[in-house]
Amino acid sequence: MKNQVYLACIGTRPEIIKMAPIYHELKARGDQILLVHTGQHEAIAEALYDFFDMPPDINVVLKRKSTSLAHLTSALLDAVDDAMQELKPDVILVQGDTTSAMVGSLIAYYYGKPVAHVEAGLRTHEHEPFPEEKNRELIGRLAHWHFSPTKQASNNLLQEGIDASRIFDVGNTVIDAALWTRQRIMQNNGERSAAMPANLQQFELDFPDERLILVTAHRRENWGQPIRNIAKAIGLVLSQHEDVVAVWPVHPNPAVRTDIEAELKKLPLDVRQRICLTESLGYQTLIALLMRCDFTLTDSGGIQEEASAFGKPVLIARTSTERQELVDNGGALLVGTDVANIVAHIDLLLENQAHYDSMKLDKSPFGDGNSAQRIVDILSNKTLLQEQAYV
Ligand SMILES: CC(=O)N[C@@H]1[C@@H](OP(=O)(O)OP(=O)(O)OC[C@H]2O[C@@H](n3ccc(=O)[nH]c3=O)[C@H](O)[C@@H]2O)O[C@H](CO)[C@@H](O)[C@@H]1O
Repeated sequence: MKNQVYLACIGTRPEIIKMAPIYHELKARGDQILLVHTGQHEAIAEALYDFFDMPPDINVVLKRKSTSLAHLTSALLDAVDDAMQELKPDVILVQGDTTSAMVGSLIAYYYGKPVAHVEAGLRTHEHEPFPEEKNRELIGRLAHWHFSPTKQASNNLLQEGIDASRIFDVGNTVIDAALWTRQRIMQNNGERSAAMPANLQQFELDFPDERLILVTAHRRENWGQPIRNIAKAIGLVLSQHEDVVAVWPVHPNPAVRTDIEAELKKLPLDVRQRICLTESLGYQTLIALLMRCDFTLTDSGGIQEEASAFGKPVLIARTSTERQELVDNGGALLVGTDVANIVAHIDLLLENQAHYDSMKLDKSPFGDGNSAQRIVDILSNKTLLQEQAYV
């Protein structure tokens, strides 16, 4: 019986991080895994492929005529179609909820090839995040294997009528990636330091022992005033607590940086100096910061998951989340983007040790670091059955 050829269709930072453990698990077992990078993220993607040692077999260079989603979708349909014809895979792997994942699933369907959806079943049941929520639903209709990270995600799929035999509660591969990266940092801290931006290196020297808040905010729904509110809240907190510093890796979108800087420049110099705004960070630097920080204020999905693996409390700068498990387990609080509310929640974490301890989880609800192994075990068994159905 011929070996399956897998094709992962990925294009953004979280997809690369969350696909890496599966890529290496398949390789370790001697399976053939090919990669098409759709080009949805450009600059930050290349460094990640290097870090995870997973060179794409096809690198799509997107010629963006506009920022229109329809244009992105049509460009990706053409590009992934070409990749399918060239690489002739048997199984398509997609991750999450991006346009790349949605297009990869649709093309696979057109070619009659089965789709394995990694991180299946996340839902807000709202219009937001746009267009990710609908991408998730569409991929859910097209996928053959649904690798859900939690019971709640599995239940979402069951409620949409997906057959239980196709849903596998395997945990989230982001925990595999985060624990693997922590190990790599512990074995070679020099590599991590070399990869850090100069201003962050200096900041670490200037503030080695202060309590540290890791801040990130990039979601479209938070652009503009909400991000300014987050910056204002951080400024207020640091004005009240001289032993607290913040590191804020800023999303590549220039409008986001302008808004943050507009707020931070209003602060007195001694407070402003305790906030390190950096460019978007390499993965191991980000993980090292998560290991070092006291807690994180973030609207990122991946960072919520990773923080839970390191027992770090999370304040979520959103009003709803598709990762409610962490809130239910007590590891995170939805604090929105109102200045006073954020300040009150940060103060509580800084001043009330019992509250802080209650938000430190021993165990992540998102996985134990063995998700890729489970996924590949399942694919290895089921792909044999699938050959009958699809070939
Ligand atoms: C609209 C929206 O909300 N979309 C979501 C968003 O996913 P997210 O919220 O998880 O995305 P981010 O926060 O960008 O990435 C997280 C990963 O990046 C690492 N990281 C972060 C900062 C840094 O400086 N260096 C890093 O290495 C970090 O540790 C983590 O693993 O975008 C995806 C498509 O882009 C969507 O599919 C997903 O719905």
